[in-house]
Amino acid sequence: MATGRTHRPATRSRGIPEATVARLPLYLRALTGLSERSVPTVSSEELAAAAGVNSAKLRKDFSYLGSYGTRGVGYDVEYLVYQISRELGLTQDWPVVIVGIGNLGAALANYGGFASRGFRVAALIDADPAMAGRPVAGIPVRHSDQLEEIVRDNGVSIGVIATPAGAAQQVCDRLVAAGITSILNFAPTVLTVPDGVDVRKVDLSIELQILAFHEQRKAGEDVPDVPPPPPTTVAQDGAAPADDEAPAPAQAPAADDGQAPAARRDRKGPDDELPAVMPA
Ligand SMILES: NC(=O)c1ccc[n+]([C@@H]2O[C@H](COP(=O)([O-])OP(=O)(O)OC[C@H]3O[C@@H](n4cnc5c(N)ncnc54)[C@H](O)[C@@H]3O)[C@@H](O)[C@H]2O)c1
Repeated sequence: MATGRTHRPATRSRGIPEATVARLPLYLRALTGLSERSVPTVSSEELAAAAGVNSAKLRKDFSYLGSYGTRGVGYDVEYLVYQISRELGLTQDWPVVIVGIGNLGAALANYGGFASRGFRVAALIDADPAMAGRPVAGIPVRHSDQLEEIVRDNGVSIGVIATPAGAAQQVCDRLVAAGITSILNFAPTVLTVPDGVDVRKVDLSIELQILAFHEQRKAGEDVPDVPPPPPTTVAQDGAAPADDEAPAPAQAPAADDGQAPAARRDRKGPDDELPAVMPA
């Protein structure tokens, strides 16, 4: 058994590193914007700036796709949209179920960005009998008693969990037993899943806490170059800090992806993976 992270090797079987995979949606979003404005070609520098990454890293990423651009012309926008979409598996339809249709689940159901990216909401599921049959975003909510049947009948492989944290593991177990192999978890809890099941988690409060950390620094605290040793207080989660959890240095060495060091640190989640944050 493994816990709530993306259970993939660092390098996928087709030789594309996981970090590159995590940047492909950023390129795709920037390229889609260019495509909508009928821009035919784009240089690596322009595209890198639009995607918020370093241009050398972008060229390296695209080399994994076999896309090298044309000197003096750049990359063909439409072809790159196709190539990245294909690589991400977006050229096929992905039926998705959302479990937990409260405030968040209903907002997700109403989010138009799923369908436009090929993620069709096949069903909305909730445990509250009073919600059964009630339409949300035009889709009638189904009772969770039918979860297994819904997953099977719709050939669903991606489940979104938007239940309270206390229900999330049980919902996850049922989704996995029903055949789901990818889970997007919004509940603030770490899920345990068998090998072969991918879990991505979204936690906006963690992002806000990281922003609060930087706001505090911007507020003019005089942070020394070499911070003092951590005080012997108890960490927020109640656990004493581990020996290897040294505080981030005030001046981190230059990032190899060309981003500001703080920005690069911030993109790591608490379990050292890139947090999955919904595209705006
Ligand atoms: N990740 C984020 O950034 C983020 C942001 C907001 C909320 N959340 C989390 O999302 C979850 C939902 O938040 P909310 O405000 O929509 O809560 P909510 O109380 O409005 O909705 C929860 C829904 O889940 C249903 N539910 C409970 N147990 C269930 C089960 N076993 N099977 C199916 N449905 C079940 C309830 O009937 C309810 O409709 C919470 O865990 C919350 O902490 C995460």
